[in-house]
Amino acid sequence: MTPVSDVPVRYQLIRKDTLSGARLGRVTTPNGAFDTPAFMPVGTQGTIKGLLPDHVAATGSQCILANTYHLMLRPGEKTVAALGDLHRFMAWPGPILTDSGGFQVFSLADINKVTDEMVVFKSHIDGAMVELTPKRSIHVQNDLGADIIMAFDECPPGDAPWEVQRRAVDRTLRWAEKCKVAHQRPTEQGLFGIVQGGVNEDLRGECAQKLIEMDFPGYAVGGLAVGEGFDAMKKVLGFVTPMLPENKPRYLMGVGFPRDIVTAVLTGIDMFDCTIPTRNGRNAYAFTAAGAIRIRNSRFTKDTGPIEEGCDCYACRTFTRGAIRHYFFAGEMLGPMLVSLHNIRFYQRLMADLRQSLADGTFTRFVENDPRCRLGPAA
Ligand SMILES: Cc1cccc2c(=O)nc(N)[nH]c12
Ligand SMILES: [Zn+2]
Repeated sequence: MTPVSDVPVRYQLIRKDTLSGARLGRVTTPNGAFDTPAFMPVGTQGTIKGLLPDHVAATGSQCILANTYHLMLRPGEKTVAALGDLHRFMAWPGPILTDSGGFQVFSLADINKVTDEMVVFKSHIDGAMVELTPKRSIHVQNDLGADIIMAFDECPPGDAPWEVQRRAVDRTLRWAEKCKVAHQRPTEQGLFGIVQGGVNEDLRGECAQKLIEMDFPGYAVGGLAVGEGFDAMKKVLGFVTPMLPENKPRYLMGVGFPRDIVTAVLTGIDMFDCTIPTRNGRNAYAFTAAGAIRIRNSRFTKDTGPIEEGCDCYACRTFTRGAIRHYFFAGEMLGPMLVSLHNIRFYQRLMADLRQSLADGTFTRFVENDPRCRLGPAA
């Protein structure tokens, strides 16, 4: 067992729900702690798009994300390191997590291929061919300086056949070993393993088991939220999450709508990241307990109310729906900024209420009664 002092990221289980796998916890990292279940806003290129760090903190966000793929291409990890590290670069003194880069290649780089050794892709910025290996991914994350870093994995599309998932699990396991060896700052940055295997219970079980034997400080469930569908995601989580160590953080990558998050919390997931609140905010879609509203809709032209009655965020305390609608039509930055801010606060208010219900033993009743727990993709 690794001595506790050498493990930079630790999980404290505070309370287990009696009727489900849900749990209340706290993750401590070298740059601060965060309460779980936690939602982590995504700051892809070193900024939560359109939001000032103080405003992000005011939403209740405690841990945020940045992406290795984007930052290694621009401005480069050595530049970020020369500027102090990600905490200084993003003006975020609290916990930061970076993804490992392979996943973003497949959603961003037009030319790309994966071999048993690496991912090769054409930079979406300058067209240069780039090689990303497990070792390079970890060294980039070591230079960026996040508190939690992710192993380099292969994530096939949700509908990939068993043989493709089999090869991805083999690569992901081999690469996980390489990441552990390459990690240059294991007492300062917690390296999480990522479970792959698609919707195949046999592959998921083998991948989880072998990663657990490698003794990572935390574990992520990858390969979901990639087109497999809600029912398939729920099924996979039902058998994978309970396999992951109870005394370590469990992170579901790239998820999701409030309904997805609540479903995953029920199985025992602690950490979430997703671009939905900020991406939808930039597209004028605002979350409300009654469902998403499109602020550009003409019915809001002279609406003097806040985005959502009862919301305590800066946008709802300060601006009318009519003014925010105008900002979108006028192409003003303030429109996307305000709705993104509201959406992040919407997510963090839900997470805080989920944590409170876990603390006072009313979680399953809360999930059954609160309409926010049923919010999925706009019907
Ligand atoms: C960001 C994200 C979303 C969804 C899935 C994944 C995944 O499987 N692996 C990585 N590294 N990242 C992911
Ligand atoms: Zn609001």
